[in-house]
Amino acid sequence: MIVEYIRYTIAEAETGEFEAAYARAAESLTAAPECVDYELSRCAEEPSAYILRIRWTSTDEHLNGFRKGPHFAAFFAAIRPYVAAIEEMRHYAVTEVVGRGGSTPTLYEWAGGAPAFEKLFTTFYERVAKDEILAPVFAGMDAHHAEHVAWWLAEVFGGPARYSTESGGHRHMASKHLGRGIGETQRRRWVALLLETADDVELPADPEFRAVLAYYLEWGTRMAIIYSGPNPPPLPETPMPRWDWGLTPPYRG
Ligand code: HEM
Repeated sequence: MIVEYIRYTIAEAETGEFEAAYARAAESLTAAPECVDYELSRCAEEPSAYILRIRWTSTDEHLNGFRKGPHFAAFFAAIRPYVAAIEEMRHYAVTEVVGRGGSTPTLYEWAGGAPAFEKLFTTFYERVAKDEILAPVFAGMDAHHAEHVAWWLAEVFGGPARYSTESGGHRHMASKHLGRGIGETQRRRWVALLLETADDVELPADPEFRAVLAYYLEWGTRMAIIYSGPNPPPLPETPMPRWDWGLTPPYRG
């Protein structure tokens, strides 16, 4: 992924037509498979200054895919009158300094922080030990298992990085599933029992939070099946996954 910034200075009298031209050009961006997303911003302090930010799948796909592809002609026809007004047009690679601000609580905070995750998994694994389908799978479970899974989910949901720093991170978690031959029956029971436990320990019940929880559990348990199966992929060297609210932040009517 690469970010292209195009800065323009547009005379006051032309700003209306400029924005209308970009609204037309945007149809080509929407249709282009090389374009991830785009946004045109106007400077609040200096209204003649505009910045178009386009995220492309790669620089090469922008220059050799989009520019030589079927959508470029219509795009360029719309914005051609403004080419001379371009101050800068360059590609930027995103650094590791990326984050979210505090305007919306993290899933971790919304759930109730560390105590909520501890209670969820302590209660869950007490039930696992009595469950006819799951008990055999966890028969040789590490004494700290519930605590470690609590750290894992807390971190995935935006909490402190305890699993990464104290428990081996993504690679270690995946490795713990290797060779366990987890099947669909066990996976389903794991998800169902965890959601039932979430009700009983009174995790937030709002649909926004529960949708993300269910989304993560479906995703995570499929990974458990893949890594525990006969042909697991290489262990992940990537950072731990991070989940967020997505399209539905918490409802605070
Ligand atoms: C979202 C889904 C899942 C998450 C987040 C998860 C998380 C984890 C974590 C963090 C560990 C390593 C704990 C440590 O570092 O000590 C682990 C181990 C393990 N997981 Fe999962 N897991 C998931 C799904 C499953 C499923 C569906 C099963 C089986 C039904 C399963 C069975 C196991 C077993 C048997 C171990 C090793 C336990 C031990 O020896 O301590 N996991 N899991």
